[in-house]
Amino acid sequence: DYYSAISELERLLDVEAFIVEKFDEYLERAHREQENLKRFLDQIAEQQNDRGDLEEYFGNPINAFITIKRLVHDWKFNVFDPLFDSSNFETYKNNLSDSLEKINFKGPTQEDLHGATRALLRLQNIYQLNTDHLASGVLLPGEMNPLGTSLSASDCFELGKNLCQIKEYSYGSEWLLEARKRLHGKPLGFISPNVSDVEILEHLSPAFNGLGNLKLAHKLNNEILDKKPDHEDALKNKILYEGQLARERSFVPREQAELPQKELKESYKLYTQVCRGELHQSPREQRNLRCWLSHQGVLYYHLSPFKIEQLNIDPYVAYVHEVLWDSEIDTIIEHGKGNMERSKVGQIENSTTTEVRISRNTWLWYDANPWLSKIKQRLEDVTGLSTESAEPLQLVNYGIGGQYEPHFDFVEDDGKTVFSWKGNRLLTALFYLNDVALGGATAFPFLRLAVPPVKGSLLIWYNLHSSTHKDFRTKHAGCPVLQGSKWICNEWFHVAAQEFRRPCGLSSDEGKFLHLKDK
Ligand SMILES: O=C(O)CCC(=O)C(=O)O
Ligand SMILES: [Fe+2]
Repeated sequence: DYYSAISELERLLDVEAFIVEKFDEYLERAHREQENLKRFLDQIAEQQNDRGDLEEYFGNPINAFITIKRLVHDWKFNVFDPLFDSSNFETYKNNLSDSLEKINFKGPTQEDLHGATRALLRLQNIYQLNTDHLASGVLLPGEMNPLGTSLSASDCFELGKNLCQIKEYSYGSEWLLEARKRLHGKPLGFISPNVSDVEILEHLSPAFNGLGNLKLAHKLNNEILDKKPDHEDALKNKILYEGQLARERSFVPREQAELPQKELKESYKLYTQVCRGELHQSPREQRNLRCWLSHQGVLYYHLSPFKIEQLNIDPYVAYVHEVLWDSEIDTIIEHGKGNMERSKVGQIENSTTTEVRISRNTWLWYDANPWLSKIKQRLEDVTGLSTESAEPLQLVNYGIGGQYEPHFDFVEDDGKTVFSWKGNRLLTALFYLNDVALGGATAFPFLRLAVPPVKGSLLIWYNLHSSTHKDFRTKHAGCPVLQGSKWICNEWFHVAAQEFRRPCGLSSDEGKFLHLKDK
């Protein structure tokens, strides 16, 4: 009992004081949580207000990444996890899940975040972008924050961690170091710093081990142990690293990380150089190229001739400018937009989605879309070929980091299995439906040619020699889109029905430039 002695009452007051203290702590924490939540919500509202034109907004690689990251990661860690843990939030939680269920909301997934990570990696790789520049929103050296967005310590951490998960230790470690730099520097936004130095080190140390820099991995691992002496993984890694270091001192060779097969290919190396503009034709090579106005023998075009700009003579590659009206472009995109699917490679029955081709596409059949007849006629007029054996029009859209790695448009067996009587793909006619802010050129690695998209222009090239044998010099690619998005439309003309329009020569071209086939 408490009444019999003051000492017990004193204890009661102590307990009461303790409870007050605990409640104070609770309120303070709740207040902090609310403030954090408020700041989080304010910042989202601000970012939502900033978005303006959506094509333009998501044309910025950093906006695309942070939007996905915010939905996959930040909401969970900043709002749902901490708040839903406190039990009085149960009612809110149920209300919220009910509301989300009602509108059938499915947010982006971890897979989306990985996709966005790989897109940034590809851009960095092909355009050789500095990590610290990209983190500050600078795509071209010298430009001052043109994207107006920069990444927080937590964004960089998430990127670095994801990159290490796919064994991209080199870029992964750079992003983790960037996260560390941003953690120690001025905090950017509310999300930062919700990542700790130890968390970064937990990924950075194994990344350097993956890169073969065992000594640095060991040193960083020790930094974890300085901060958390009983960190389980760090203790395990310490034993592992010290064992490896001891072996290394006795000259046991380590396994070397191998470059992926494709990056060893000559055409891939040339492709990245052509996309970056490091490799191009010399003025001497270009001096025989011509521009001219052509009516192609069609009366109508005497009044409004085609504007032809030669880009390569043999094999023949040319731009035809101002072929599509803006209104036609709008109609094409309007009709296809709703039916776009992730592009595949390979022949119909065993085609798959791969990193080789990252875009979405759909087909527009001429029969089903009579409004296309004028465009079809124009394609015949400009190429001088028949569309009798042509494919439907293919509409393609590439997002940030979207690309199509070097490939041939013709198929191996001259089209016997997939194209039957039509024969192989003779000529590619590619319409550019918009200008691309940065990147997205059509690249011909063996011709040292990068063709930048020009809205309304048509790019044409022959994939086959005049004897209809495959021309291996026509390997080509779509460079990754660095800023903006890219819309194109493909038409493939086939061999059949062109007998009188593109006659063969007297000799066979079979096997010419065969050495380029697998290069
Ligand atoms: O996107 C490009 O510029 C090239 C597209 C291409 O080669 C194709 O779709 O076959
Ligand atoms: Fe192609």
